[in-house]
Amino acid sequence: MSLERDLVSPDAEGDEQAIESALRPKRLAEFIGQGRVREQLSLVLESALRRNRPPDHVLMSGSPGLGKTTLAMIIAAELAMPLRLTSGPALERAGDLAAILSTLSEGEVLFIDEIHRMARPAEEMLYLAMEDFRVDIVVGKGPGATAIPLEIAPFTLVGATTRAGLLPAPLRDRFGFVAHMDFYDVPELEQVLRRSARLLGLDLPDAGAHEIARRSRGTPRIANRLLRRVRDFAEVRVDGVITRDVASAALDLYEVDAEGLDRLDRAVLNALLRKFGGGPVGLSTLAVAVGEEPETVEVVAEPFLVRQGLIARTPRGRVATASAWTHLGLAPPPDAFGAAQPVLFDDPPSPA
Ligand SMILES: Nc1ncnc2c1ncn2[C@@H]1O[C@H](COP(=O)(O)OP(=O)(O)OP(=O)(O)O)[C@@H](O)[C@H]1O
Repeated sequence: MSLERDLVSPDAEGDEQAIESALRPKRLAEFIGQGRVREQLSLVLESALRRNRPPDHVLMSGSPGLGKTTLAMIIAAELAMPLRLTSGPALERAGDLAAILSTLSEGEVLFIDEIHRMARPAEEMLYLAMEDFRVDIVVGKGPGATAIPLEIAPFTLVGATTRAGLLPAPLRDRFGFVAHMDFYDVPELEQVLRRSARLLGLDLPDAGAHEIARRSRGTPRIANRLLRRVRDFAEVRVDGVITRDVASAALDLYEVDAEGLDRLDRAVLNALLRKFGGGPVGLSTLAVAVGEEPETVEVVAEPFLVRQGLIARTPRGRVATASAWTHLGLAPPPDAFGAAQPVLFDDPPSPA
């Protein structure tokens, strides 16, 4: 029985979340792409297993959907240790973190997603926990307050962030291994899709996989999501086989263009070109123009648009490149590229 039919039981019907998590690779050997990260991580884990000690703390940075949560689960599985999951926004007070740390068992893997969004007091508690496996519980208030040290079991912290630049240096420096997750190339996404199609019992010839892969914004989560939408189309409109033409027609219907740009990407490009003459324009102004939060534009749309060479981040704001004008079929104004050449930042400040 295919995984999907397994999952589409009465209580799981239509549960896309359940399908997404069932599609996660479970072991490092099954994890596709990110060759360098995989090799480095396997050394870190292997050496820890040989020494019979928890490995160094691991920080993973990269755009949403590149596999950070999946890798955290794999780390725990490879170490044969339990995994505790939480996220930065859930750790509002130091006590929230203390409650978790004090109940960890030896060697347990603690995954903190969106670690850059953790509140300051929790962050400070984490420094000590990461370094000395100890937390200071403060009892009382004002001048009478006392810190009671509490030993905690040695554990491995796995932090994930979409915005490594926002992590304070003292926190970043306490991670022994930092993995930078990059966008996936088309052949890697084809492998992700073929694997998912096999698990879901779908008929996906190579040309169909290629068409979906090249429109997946370099992101496995998007590849899997598009696969499900193309499957709907293939099952309802044709015979279920996901040929290149079927994939192409389905993705056109869902407004994913030939380069993989979706509605938000195109809205950002359209605003930048049509409203601001190609920029430079500040992030917040651009976000208001597309009706989104600046963080959504910065974290979700921008990295891919920059990677595709459609926009550049400069000290004066966002600027469209010549390819952006071509992509939207527009002619740039005569002075569009007269401004100083963009200076690219790896992790620029967010100009208001
Ligand atoms: N290397 C990979 N090989 C196969 N599938 C993958 C891979 N990486 C991610 N996936 C798939 O993509 C989906 C999203 O991955 P995951 O949730 O780990 O991303 P993430 O980086 O943690 O995203 P976010 O930051 O948004 O939480 C998962 O369902 C998983 O099936």
